[in-house]
Amino acid sequence: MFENYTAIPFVKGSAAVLGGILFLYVLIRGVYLAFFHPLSRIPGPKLYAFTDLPYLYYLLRGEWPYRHRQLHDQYGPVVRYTPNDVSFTTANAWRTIYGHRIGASAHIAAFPKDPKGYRPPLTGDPNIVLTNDEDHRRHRRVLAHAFSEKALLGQESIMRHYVDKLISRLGERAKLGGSNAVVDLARWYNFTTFDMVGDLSFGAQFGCLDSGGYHPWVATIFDDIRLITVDETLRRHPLLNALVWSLVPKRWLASRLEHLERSRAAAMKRVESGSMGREDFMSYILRHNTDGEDGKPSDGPTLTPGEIVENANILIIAGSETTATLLSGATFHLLTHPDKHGRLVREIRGAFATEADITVTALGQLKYLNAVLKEALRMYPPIPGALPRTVTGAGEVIDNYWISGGTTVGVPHWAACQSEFNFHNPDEFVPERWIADERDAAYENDNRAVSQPFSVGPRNCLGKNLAYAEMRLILAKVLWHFDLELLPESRDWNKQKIFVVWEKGALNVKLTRAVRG
Ligand code: HEM
Repeated sequence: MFENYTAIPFVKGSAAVLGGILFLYVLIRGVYLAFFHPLSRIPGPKLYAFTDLPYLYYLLRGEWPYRHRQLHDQYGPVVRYTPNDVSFTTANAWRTIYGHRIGASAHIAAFPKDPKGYRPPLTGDPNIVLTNDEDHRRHRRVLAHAFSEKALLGQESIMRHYVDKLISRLGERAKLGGSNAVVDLARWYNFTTFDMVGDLSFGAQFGCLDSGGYHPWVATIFDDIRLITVDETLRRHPLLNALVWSLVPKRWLASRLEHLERSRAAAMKRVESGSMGREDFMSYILRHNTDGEDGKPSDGPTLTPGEIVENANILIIAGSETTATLLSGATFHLLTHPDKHGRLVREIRGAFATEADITVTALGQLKYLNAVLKEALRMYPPIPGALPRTVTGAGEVIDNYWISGGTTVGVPHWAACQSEFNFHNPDEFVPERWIADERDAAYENDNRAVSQPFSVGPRNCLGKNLAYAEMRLILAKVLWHFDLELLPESRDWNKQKIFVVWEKGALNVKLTRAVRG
């Protein structure tokens, strides 16, 4: 007992010494990082070069893209925002970081995805987004068949089925009138794109539009997305594991596993039923997996059953929240700019004699509709942050700065598109800036190549054409059928938190059936 008492001052003293050593280590390391590290000449606040804690603070609060924009506004197009992360807001950086690069004598691979920013697949089987570059080529070649021009034409009937259902459900609400004609359009867009992509990926029926609510499976996806920022924090600071997980709602973790199980079951069921003569994603994937003689695996690249499950899982997430987000943003900006809204309505209602004439191909020709979508992608990109990549080899010059090998680099899409260095009146919704023969001279020098919402290079969005087709069809049909009015409670709708994707609140809109002359 006495021995224990005499040990206390010694233990206290040792703890103080250890604490002191740790403090000195952190201080010396921080000073080195901020003032002597190879990246120390890159603009940015010294505190952010000292430690990544300010970045993680804003990230976990859902405010990082806003802070990131402020830093670029203050320091210019190149900013070091943690000891090892540098971001760029130029068109040249998009090409250097994400594009195919041609070296002096040979092709150089694009920078690989940074493992800090991407969590490994839960099943252990790789998917197209998370796999390494070599396997990625195989995944992309198999999946590309499902996104070809031919496939898109075949998928139009599935798309139209869900868009018609959306219009019919909204029509029921409009008919009721009064407060019943007020709907949260952000939710209805989500119902539509989830139903659509669930059917296209698995032949699964989520039934969101029928029930007017989220299928439990879809609800798990939102929880899963919410975990992405937590995951990143832990990959940066594994020692915080126990603390952070104790703060995270247990429901989020359960949801992740549930989502995985549901995807696995649905994908396997769909695989077992074969090509089925349907024109969904899976029919293309399966056809090209077994197009050898007698139904044997093809000589070309193929995917394992585990990889098919993982990819179906990814397609649901990549292909639903993104398009619904953009449609919500476009609708919000149109309804807060009545002149732009009016012009688009006139274009759509004037272009077609009957609803049956509204096809994906015809919509591709509508000048103002396409300018509205581009401007909405600039103002409210579904993936607002930077997609992180790692600089390979000894390093690389990007935008005249030497960036050493191992540094994480990226272009934060929203910050780049809201920058006065790139766009005149960056906070203003001006679709005309995308129309060459209509824009004011002041917009002539806009750096339009900086807006790359689908990314560029070998790992850019595979679903871009499908996304445009969906977005044009849904927005055009909604505006063809209904007059829309934004309710006062949604006037600040775009002031949202961002946890990798925007945390969309209710976009309350009053619907009235359009009267055609
Ligand atoms: C407005 C809608 C969309 C936007 C803004 C968007 C954006 C993106 C971006 C930025 C990436 C690159 C991700 C990275 O580098 O990690 C990506 C990848 C991808 N997207 Fe989209 N996306 C949209 C819609 C869709 C749709 C509808 C689908 C399919 C149903 C889809 C399927 C994919 C796939 C498969 C990849 C991975 C491509 C690869 O790694 O080779 N996306 N998307």
